[in-house]
Amino acid sequence: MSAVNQVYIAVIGAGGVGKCFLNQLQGLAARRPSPKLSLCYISTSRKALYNVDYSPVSLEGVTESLAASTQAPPPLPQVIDYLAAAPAKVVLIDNTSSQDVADAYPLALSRGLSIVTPNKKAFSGSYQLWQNIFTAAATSGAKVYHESSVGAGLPVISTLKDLVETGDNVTKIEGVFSGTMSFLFNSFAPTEGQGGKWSEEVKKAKALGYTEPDPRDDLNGLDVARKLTILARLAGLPVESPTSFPVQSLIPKELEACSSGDEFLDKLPAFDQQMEDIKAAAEKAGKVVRFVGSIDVGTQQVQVGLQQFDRSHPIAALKGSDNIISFYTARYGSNPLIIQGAGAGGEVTAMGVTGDLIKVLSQIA
Ligand SMILES: NC(=O)C1=CN([C@@H]2O[C@H](COP(=O)(O)OP(=O)(O)OC[C@H]3O[C@@H](n4cnc5c(N)ncnc54)[C@H](OP(=O)(O)O)[C@@H]3O)[C@@H](O)[C@H]2O)C=CC1
Ligand SMILES: N[C@@H](CC=O)C(=O)O
Ligand code: NA
Repeated sequence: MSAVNQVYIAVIGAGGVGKCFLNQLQGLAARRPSPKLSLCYISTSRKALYNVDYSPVSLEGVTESLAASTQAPPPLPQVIDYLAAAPAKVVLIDNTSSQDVADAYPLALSRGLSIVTPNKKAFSGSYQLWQNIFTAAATSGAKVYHESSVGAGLPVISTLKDLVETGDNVTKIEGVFSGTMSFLFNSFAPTEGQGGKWSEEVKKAKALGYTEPDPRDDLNGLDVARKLTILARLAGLPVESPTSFPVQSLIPKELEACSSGDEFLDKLPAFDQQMEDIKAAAEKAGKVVRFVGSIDVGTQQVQVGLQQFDRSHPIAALKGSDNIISFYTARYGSNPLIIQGAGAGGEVTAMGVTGDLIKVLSQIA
């Protein structure tokens, strides 16, 4: 029989976002005595911590315990079997950027496990995977939330869902959707002053935890394309994949064959001039260059790439890793609903994950 006052939490991924999430989970568990939150599984790609009898893994010092663990993660179907047999409801938190983990969501959901994740791969993979995920959730009643897959902790997905579900007509979504790209252009091509070297700013963005595990996934435009795929699908467009519309890559042609992110970062300084030329062309027109995306719902057009902006434009004036996302709808008319704030970083991303967990708990516990 299922215990009513307990929910098990399973966490896959303990990197930049995962570690912040674990801290936030510890705080949440301490603040909310009911339901009792117990960590029953945690893993990275090489280490795991769990007990076959589901006795809780202590949240105190958990990342250190995980690093010292000699348990290897079992194959995903086995992990799902273990979690589905738990004596209470389970929420699986995927803090990886793994396609393999994302591909296992339909199975996990069909076995009754709810899912919370900042991982974009499941929702921006094939349209078939998207359908399988939401069909599995609807059939089993398990929940799936992914607020941090767009705009980190900013309330982008919840806002779009509210607009659509309350019957507004969303006509266009546009803005800056990448914390990395925002940080890079705000510091490399600021509205005032000189700006830093492109390759050095890329290394800083990685060190600050803004980039994807491999920063080429940001620079090739695919991270923004994934976010637009997710938003377009939520707005009702059956976008097949993040490569089914025009996406501008900032990877120099000469570095497309690099075999690792580290090799790419080592070689990037030799190609700084390419970005300097793009910056100079905008300056010549009295403007600055920024990396933006847009979804025109009526014409079903999705685009990702560089655009020049007047220095006074709100997109040009962003700071740090800020995203700015404008929703044009029938109700809001010509003054769009605008969401702005940090769009990358461990704490703000984990906040979106923890917030989603709280929503799931209110529905399953
Ligand atoms: N960083 C940010 O600002 C934001 C990140 N996100 C998303 O959050 C997710 C996590 O990002 P971040 O924390 O920065 O990434 P990191 O690279 O710092 O961490 C990824 C973690 O996932 C683990 N992992 C990877 N593959 C697997 C696997 N197959 N099985 C088990 N564990 C695995 C890694 O383990 P190991 O080290 O052993 O490989 C590592 O612990 C990504 O999907 C990213 O797109 C979303 C919004 C903002
Ligand atoms: N690499 C991404 C992280 C959040 O999705 C970004 O820079 O926006
Ligand atoms: Na968000």
